[in-house]
Amino acid sequence: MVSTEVEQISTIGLDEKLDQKCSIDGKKKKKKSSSNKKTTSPISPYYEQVLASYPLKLNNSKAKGRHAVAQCNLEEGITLCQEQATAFVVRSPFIDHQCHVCLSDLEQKMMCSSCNKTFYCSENCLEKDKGIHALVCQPIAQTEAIGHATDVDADLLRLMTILMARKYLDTLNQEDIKEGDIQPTPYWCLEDLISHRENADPAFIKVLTEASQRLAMEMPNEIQTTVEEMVTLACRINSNAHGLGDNHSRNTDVALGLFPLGALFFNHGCNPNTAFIGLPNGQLAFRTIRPVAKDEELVVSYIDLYSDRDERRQALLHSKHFWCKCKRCTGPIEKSVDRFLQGVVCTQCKEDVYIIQATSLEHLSKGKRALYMEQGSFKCAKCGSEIACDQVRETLDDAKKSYMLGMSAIRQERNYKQGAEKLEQITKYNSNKGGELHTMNALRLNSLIPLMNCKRHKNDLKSAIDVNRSIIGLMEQYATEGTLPANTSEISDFWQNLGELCYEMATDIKGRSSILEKKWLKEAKTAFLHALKVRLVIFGGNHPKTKSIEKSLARL
Ligand SMILES: C[S@@+](CC[C@H](N)C(=O)[O-])C[C@H]1O[C@@H](n2cnc3c(N)ncnc32)[C@H](O)[C@@H]1O
Repeated sequence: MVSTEVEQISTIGLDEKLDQKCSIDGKKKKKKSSSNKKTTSPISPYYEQVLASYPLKLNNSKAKGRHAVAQCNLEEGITLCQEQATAFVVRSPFIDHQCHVCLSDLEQKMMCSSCNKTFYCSENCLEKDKGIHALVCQPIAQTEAIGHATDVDADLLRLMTILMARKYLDTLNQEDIKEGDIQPTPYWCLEDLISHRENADPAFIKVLTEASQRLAMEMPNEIQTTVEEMVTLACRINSNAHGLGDNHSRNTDVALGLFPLGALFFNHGCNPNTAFIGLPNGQLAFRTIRPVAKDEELVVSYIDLYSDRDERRQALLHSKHFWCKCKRCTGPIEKSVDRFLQGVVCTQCKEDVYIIQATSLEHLSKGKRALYMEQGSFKCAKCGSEIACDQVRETLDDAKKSYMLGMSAIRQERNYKQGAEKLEQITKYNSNKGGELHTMNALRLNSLIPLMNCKRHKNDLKSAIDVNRSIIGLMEQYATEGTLPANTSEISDFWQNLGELCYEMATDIKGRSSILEKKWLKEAKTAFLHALKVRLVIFGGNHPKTKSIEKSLARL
């Protein structure tokens, strides 16, 4: 899961930023990156100019397309790039919760009474939006009805409309790059983005075409364009848009924005060295989450890191329309952490798991998986002993069944006791038929998270704390044994959650045992300090996610 929460703007001067970024220690020299050698076409000077103050270099190679590499050795927690969205929309469920210009909470709502769909927090924001809103008010008033009639997401139609108005306004206002404030990335950069239109579902293109025709009829002449261009724009949005959170980072997905610079130069990697974080007013920042060597490619993850190779590739194929060729997805599975994520422990040596090869693009795109296609036997990655494929499948299928039963008890029946029982079976899964799930099997992590919530629901704080510790332990195991990142938003969330749980324990025990109260307060402090350490790397010191931990520590 990638985090896109909003933070307070960090206003470090550009020169100061560069100084901070390049670590003085040049000892960790790495081999020259091969990406430099395969350069194809040059990058537009605009991009070089607008990103000149950041410690990255822009490349274009056959193998990686456009991408960014570190200009020098970088420490973790360095801002690589900060961008103002070309445009963003507040998503429908939050439409009257956040300001459509600055994303702050709406205490007093100022609504456009013509479209009834645009909300501002202040006269100032309304004023800022006047030029663009005059062009989009009428089509925006119709996006919900058009979306409903054609089965196209109304938020997508709103974002398309605003982007088309942005395109028109950009043509009137062709200024050079301004010093100081970060300006929205101009519309023309968006036209450089991959659309993957050719890979989109034809049925989607059909409904999109119909929706675009209807939307075009509502548009003023200034922003009219061809239906073809509108469809391609929608595909570009689907392949490249980012979620944004509110300004306090309570909700993670209140808005959807287009950030062409980020989308053009940060490729995806399933073992990233960079994370993107949302900032206020529709900005996005890219920050290193571990040390990066000079010339190393800077990659972010678009998806959940803790799912197996087939699942990640399928998610990327489905949502972003590409076949992942990152290092983690192309390395031999028998040496990768990926074997553990769908791992069943070897019944002979008990030290490794049976190797299930990754599924090919051809099969995965048809919904087939190697796990179910293999006949014969699977081999242990360590001792080479074999087991019938059916036995491994049975172990995994039984565990999946318990997971589904647990989740349906929670979601459909709100039966947390039964849900917890089913999920606990997986966390301790040891089948007498085929084998045992590996500790790092993704199903275990996926079960521990709802299990912790069940315990919390039942007010069983002590068990919730134990499960929360197991989750952190597991994520740290992925980092140490599987070399996945140790600084992730998820890990910091679980440290924060652990701090809150321990604080609740201390509050509960208050007045009954001062020794126990002190013990739980101490544990809460330790957990919050861990959360703070990780948040400082990912979000930096000014982000509300970091400030919220400081507040929790001050309360102790
Ligand atoms: C946001 S763009 C990144 C910039 C891209 N390299 C370019 O030249 O436009 C994302 C696209 O880059 C390609 N891409 C990024 N990461 C990839 C990966 N790990 N494996 C294969 N293709 C990738 C895919 O085509 C994807 O749709």
